Amino acid sequence: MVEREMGGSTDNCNHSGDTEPPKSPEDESSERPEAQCTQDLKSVLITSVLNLEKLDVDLYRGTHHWVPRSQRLFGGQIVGQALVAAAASVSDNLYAHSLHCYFVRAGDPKVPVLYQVDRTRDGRSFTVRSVRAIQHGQPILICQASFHMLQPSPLQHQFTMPVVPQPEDLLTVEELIHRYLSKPDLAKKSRQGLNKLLANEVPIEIKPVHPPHFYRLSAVELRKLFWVRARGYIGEGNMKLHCCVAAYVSDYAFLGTALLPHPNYRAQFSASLDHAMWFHNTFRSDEWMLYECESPWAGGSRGLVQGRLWRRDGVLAASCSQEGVLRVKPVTEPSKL
Ligand SMILES: CCC(=O)SCCNC(=O)CCNC(=O)[C@H](O)C(C)(C)COP(=O)(O)OP(=O)(O)OC[C@H]1O[C@@H](n2cnc3c(N)ncnc32)[C@H](O)[C@@H]1OP(=O)(O)O
Repeated sequence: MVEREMGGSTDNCNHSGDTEPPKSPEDESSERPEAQCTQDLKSVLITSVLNLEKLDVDLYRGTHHWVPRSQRLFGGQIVGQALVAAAASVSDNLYAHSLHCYFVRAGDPKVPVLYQVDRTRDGRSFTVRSVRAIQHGQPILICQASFHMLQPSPLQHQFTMPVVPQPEDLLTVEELIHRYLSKPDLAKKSRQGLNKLLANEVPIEIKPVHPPHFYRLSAVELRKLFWVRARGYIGEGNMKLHCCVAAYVSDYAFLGTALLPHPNYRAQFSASLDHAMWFHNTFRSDEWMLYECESPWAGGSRGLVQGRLWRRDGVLAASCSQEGVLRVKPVTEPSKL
């Protein structure tokens, strides 16, 4: 299994120019003390979703865990699995610094996905892999991932993390849903929708910073901010794997950001068309990270979204961009939530 092949590397995905990786939060804080972590269930993301089966040289098979209501495969799962397959063929001193993907066909949840890796180039500093995710003999995703060795640089800067409440002071999506469900005047349709959401087995935990806005239940918030982490324990040590988990996480609820400026419309059909990601610094995907998402543009039945994943100590861990198709229709009834 790839997880084992990828094991053994240390948490140094630092591309900020330092050969000394910056301290990640787990080095200093005890957000999830080790004693507690060992009691936690291992994240299903590493035991199952991202634990690909090796079929042959550079050929892997991935299975599904959570499938969205659209009954097409979750884009983050396909990207995360493609990155696992790509990373398995690069040496331990190289770390993913970027990936660029196109979702060319809807993924079929009834069959597994094959990942075929092409070793595009091995350079002195950078190594590039191309991955085709295949179902029914046809590509559903094409992905290029680039890996870089740690290199020093005097150039270092980053934006500043938004000031937001800490995750300990916020409610999880599940807690918020229970709170909404306790409203006696909740519309039947909304109640059904929320119960379906509760039944989801999404392997990530989310704490919205602006809860009423998270599902567009009230006034317009143009920027989406939420704390996110993998459910269960992953542990430090394998930065390649944390990048794959972050790729999974980064697609969750991302495209919906483009609907925030348009509360009078809801998506009739939406699907991500492409997804790009850049990894900047070490992080742990099983510890809270702030996902800051915004949409600079929408038009022509498409929307562009951009996101930044922040470590809770304010270090920028990764940046993401995505364009998606958004076919909308006007909202006819006001929400009773
Ligand atoms: C959470 C976000 C995610 O994870 S989404 C999952 C990851 N992304 C994906 O699965 C997207 C994969 N890619 C695709 O499915 C295709 O490339 C998409 C985006 C649909 C583009 O396809 P397109 O070139 O339109 O394909 P198609 O001709 O097969 O049509 C697909 C369905 O869309 C419809 N469609 C097409 N054009 C229009 C239009 N102008 N107006 C209204 N509807 C249109 C087609 O009729 C077709 O519908 P149906 O499937 O037959 O019901």
